[in-house]
Amino acid sequence: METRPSSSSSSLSPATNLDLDRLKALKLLGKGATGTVFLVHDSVSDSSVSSPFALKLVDKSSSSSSLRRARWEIQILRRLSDDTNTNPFLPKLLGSSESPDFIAWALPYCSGGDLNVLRQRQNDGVFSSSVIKFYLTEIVCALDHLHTMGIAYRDLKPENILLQESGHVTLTDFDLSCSLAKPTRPEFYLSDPEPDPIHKRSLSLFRQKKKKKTKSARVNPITRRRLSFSGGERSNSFVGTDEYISPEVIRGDGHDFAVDWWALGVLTYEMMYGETPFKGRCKKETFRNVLMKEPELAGKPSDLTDLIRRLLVKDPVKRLGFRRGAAEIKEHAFFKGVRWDLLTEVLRPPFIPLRDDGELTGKVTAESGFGVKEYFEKLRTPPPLPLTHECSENNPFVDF
Ligand SMILES: Nc1ncnc2c1ncn2[C@@H]1O[C@H](COP(=O)(O)OP(=O)(O)OP(=O)(O)O)[C@@H](O)[C@H]1O
Repeated sequence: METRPSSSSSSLSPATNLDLDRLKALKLLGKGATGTVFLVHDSVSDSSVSSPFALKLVDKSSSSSSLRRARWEIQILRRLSDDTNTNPFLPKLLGSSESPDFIAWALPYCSGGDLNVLRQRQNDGVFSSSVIKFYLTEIVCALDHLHTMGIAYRDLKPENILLQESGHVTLTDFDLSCSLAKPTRPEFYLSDPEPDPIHKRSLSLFRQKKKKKTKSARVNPITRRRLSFSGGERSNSFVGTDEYISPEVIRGDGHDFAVDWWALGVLTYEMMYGETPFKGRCKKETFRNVLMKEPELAGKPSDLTDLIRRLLVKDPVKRLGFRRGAAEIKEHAFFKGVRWDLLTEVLRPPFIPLRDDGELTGKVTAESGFGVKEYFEKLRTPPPLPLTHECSENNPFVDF
């Protein structure tokens, strides 16, 4: 069986300026905090009928921070699509556009859904050690690649790990990532920059009752201050998803690439035990657990539990991966025997998505689907007002 990650057969390229009027949506793939994602095909070009792609759209009536994040994500994807920067476990930008109403960009379609859904479908909601090893190797490679480019991902969680048609992973959602200068000496990390006063208040901020209700923390990243997308070797932004957020981000100490290794520890724990290690009854308790509680590693100690323990070290300086990056993680006993240079050729993915969407796309004709612009127009149109006679409470004539 073919197990290499599939590259999109679409004729689009990162430089393609998408024409939204030509694109027809076959289905809604998902809605996030920032954007709406559709499976689309180009109704004019024949080639994309057989190879539809994912289109992410951000409505320009969204908040200015959403728009800033969308433009940032496109920038990152553009960098990842440069011939010298591609990686089999990271997406390639297929095209983008900005109109007065929308920011839109196209990505290869991942038909296998996300790792969270896949885990929940397993017996007891957990993966076996060999399945965990498979996914971790690919995720470590993707993070290694991003870090080498000076990008801290900062939003690792199962919902952001998509499965390609081949069963290999693709990391998605780069709007919370940031550029950090690669340190020339590890000692650089030992001296904290002058803490921003806003961050001194980060803990007290989350203690305050929030006026606005947020949606599920699992899907809604926290961004407490204006995002700084590029900077020095550390960032002070308060970003991430509650259960995956690292102690240094909560403390507002400034953070670096090690936040991704912390999140890798949380992810590995969740894949092994079916729940995250620090989840509390509320945000406050979760953050307290992240800062104070040691993860409970039930069962017989193993290389896998040892890996989790070393990744979930509260002090980033002592965390696995801090000093020498991904190399330290690759050397851990859990990965003994892994041929890191041959991942896409040697390892057979444990789950290959069923081709149910193939059926869908197989039936696609140039006319199939609905216009993405129309979708948003319908959302904006208010529902018709009820007729007076239907409103029995206030209608004095209703009994006549
Ligand atoms: N390339 C893709 N192929 C298939 N489905 C996708 C693809 N990209 C995104 N999706 C689906 O769309 C959903 C929303 O996408 P995404 O997470 O990128 O949006 P977002 O607005 O940035 O979300 P978040 O709230 O995490 O910031 C994802 O959970 C996933 O189910």
